[in-house]
This record gives sequence, structure tokens and C-alpha cells, in this order.
Amino acid sequence: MIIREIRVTPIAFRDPPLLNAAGVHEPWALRTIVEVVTDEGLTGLGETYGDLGHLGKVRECAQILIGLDVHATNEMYARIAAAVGDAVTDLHGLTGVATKEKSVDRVFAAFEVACLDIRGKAAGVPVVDLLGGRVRDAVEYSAYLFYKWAGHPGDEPDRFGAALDPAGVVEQAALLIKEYGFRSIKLKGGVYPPDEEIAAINALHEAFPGVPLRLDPNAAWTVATSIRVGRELEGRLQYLEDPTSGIDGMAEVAASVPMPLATNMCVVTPDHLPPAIAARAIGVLLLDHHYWGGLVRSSHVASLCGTFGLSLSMHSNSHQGISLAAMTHLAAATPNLTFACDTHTPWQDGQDVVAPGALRFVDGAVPVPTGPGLGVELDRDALARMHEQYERCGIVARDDTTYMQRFTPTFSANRPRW
Ligand SMILES: O=C([O-])[C@@H](O)[C@@H](O)[C@H](O)[C@@H](O)C(=O)[O-]
Ligand SMILES: [Mg+2]
Repeated sequence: MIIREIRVTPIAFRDPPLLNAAGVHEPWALRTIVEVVTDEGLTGLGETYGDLGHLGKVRECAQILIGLDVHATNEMYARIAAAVGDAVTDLHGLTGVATKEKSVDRVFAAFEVACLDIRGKAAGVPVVDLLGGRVRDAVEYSAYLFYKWAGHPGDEPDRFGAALDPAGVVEQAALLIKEYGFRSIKLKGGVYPPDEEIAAINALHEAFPGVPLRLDPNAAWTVATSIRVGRELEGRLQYLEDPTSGIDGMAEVAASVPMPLATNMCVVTPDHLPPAIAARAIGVLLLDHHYWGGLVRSSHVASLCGTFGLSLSMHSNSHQGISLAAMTHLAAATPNLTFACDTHTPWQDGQDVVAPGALRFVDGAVPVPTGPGLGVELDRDALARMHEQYERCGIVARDDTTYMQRFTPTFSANRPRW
């Protein structure tokens, strides 16, 4: 199964004004779709970030993988590592430190997923079977709430409406739960002073008794603030995600709050694991195959976490169905991934390069696709349309901060903010 062609297509799709510690989502989110084609005519799909620096590296690497067998992922990794070199392409700051190792893992992941898609298609089995087989038939996701404006400035309000206070947050949760059946809730914080976010969590707790809650301020707080908030939220949170930055800061907080701390920011490459484990900085790691080097490497990290008593959840960024399929196969094959995963799917509101049918939510969970490979097909018309949107939208890299500063010139993304 020799790779004969790789097509790399950047796309853009509508994104609502979701607020976070770095600013606010721009009207268009970017992704890159990778199609790997073999000499036998099989095509595998991968999906990754769309920022220009990263896209450039993905394009460059697509050239040097031609001629390799789809099983030769070690050789693929070595070639990609050599090509990516010292480039650091991960700049939005919400997925922790950017390092050259992480850039390599980010580029490699999209090709690895596409090769697994091909291998599954060739063997007539779903990707979950290549990862050890399913331990669950459906993967649970959480309602991922965001503070948000009613619409992008100058546009009509979108159908989700504003969520700028506890009542708005509860209303948003009710909508997502009604439409998707989610059974746990994550609130993206780091937007308002901590007391307002505590009030939002308390309002969610009252409105949805018994539903597990999480809060993620993306390291917007000092150690002292994190400890105060953690203590005030005793009995309210399943876990507190990245209250403060760095392994040392997280360890200090972890020692003084009643709930486990989770991260997708202070442990983002394998070399962060030993110091984080030694310092007892985290109880939960949010895996993300897009930056942990694909599905197989993520599985290895999951096993290591099991060995050291860390629990697992899954992180997401604005994404399409190829990513959702890959995340679902990985989570379905990972016994110790027991927390509901994050997904931005509701915010994409039906815009997808994946043809409808293979992916759906049932009671907040996605049944593992059963078709060979990832089990999803590309909708070529949607791909062409979203590529055209990419060409026209004028955005080449995610920049929540500059977009926010257009409307609030004094906004600063410096953290800790509180
Ligand atoms: O989409 C967002 O604004 C999120 O804040 C995202 O960028 C983060 O990476 C993420 O979901 C997180 O859990 O930190
Ligand atoms: Mg997070």
C-alpha cells in the first residue's frame, strides 16, 4: 500500500463569537483536510489545524511521504521530524507551550490518521479495531459551554444567542442538552472575574442537579486565585481544568483544592509527563491526538497514564467530522478514558466535510462508526465550498486576541489575569 498522492485542502467554516481567555473566536474557523491516496486506489482521511505556518509544514511533508508504505509510520515520523525542524507553529496559546516536538506531533498526526483509515479500509475493519478493539460501543461527549456574544459584531444574532451571565450559560446548556442529550457539562472560563464564573457553575449545579460539571479558565488565574476558587467550588466540579499555568503552579493548586486538576496546557508532550507525575500536578490528562502525535501515540500515552494513576479525558478545538470520527475511535479503544470527551461539534452547527449518516449523537454519545477505517466519507461538494470560503474569508491563522481588540482595544490576553 504505497502512497501515490496526498491532497491537502485548507477550509473555513462559520464559527460563533465564543469567548475565552485569549479573546473571542473569529467569524471563520480554519482546518486542513488531508487525503492520502495509495497505489491500490484507497483513500484515507485526516484533519488538522488550518493556521498558515502549520499548513505550510503539512504541505511540505505531504511531498516527502510519497512512495512510503502506509504501514511505515516510524519512517514517516522521522521524515516529518527532519522537515519540520525547529519550526514552532502552534501560536494561539490555549493548548500550552509550543515546542518543536509538539509541531512534529501536530503535523504527523493528520497523516497517521489517514494511514490508519486506509489500513482499516484495506482490512475491512474500523480503526478502533486497529487500536486494540472497542471497550465501549459509544463515546460520551460533554456539553461544551462558552460565554458568547449574541452574534459577531455587525451580524444578526446567531441561533445560540448571548451567554454573558449565569442565566445565559444555563440557557445555553439547556439548548445543547436538548439537541444532543449531553450528560456532563464543561464551561470555558477565564473570561470574567472568577466570582462571576463561580456563580455560573453554581447556577448550572442548581439547574442540572447531579450532572457532572467542569470549569476551564485556560490558566487565567494565579495560584492563590485558583486555590480560592477551587475551595469555593468544593462539591461542584468533577474536575478543574488548567486553573493556572505550569506544572509547578498546578502542583501547588492541586495540593490545596478538593477536586482533581485536569490539563491540556501544562502536559502537552511526553517529556512533560515525568515532572507532572512527580509533582502530583494533575489528576486528569486531556488527550488530543491532533497534538499528541496521532492515535497510536495517544494510545501509548493513555497506557502510561494508567500506570501512573492519571485519569483521562479528551480535549478539542473547532473541528469537523473527520476529527470527531478519529476522536471517537481512539476513545472507544482506550479503557481508562472514562470522562466524557470535549467536542466543539455543536458550534459547527451542521457544517461538515463529512457526508451525513456515519456520525450522530445519541444521549450525548457518538456510536462508534462501524464502516471500515474511520467509517466516514468526504462530502466533496462541502469540501469545495469550504475551501472557497477559506480563499475568501481573509483569515490565515487563528487570532482570538486581535479580533477581540477590534471591539475592546484595551483587552489583554496576558495571563494570569486574576
Ligand atoms: O475553542 C476555544 O476557544 C477553546 O478555548 C480551545 O481553544 C481550547 O484549546 C480548549 O478547548 C481547552 O480546553 O483549553
Ligand atoms: Mg482546556
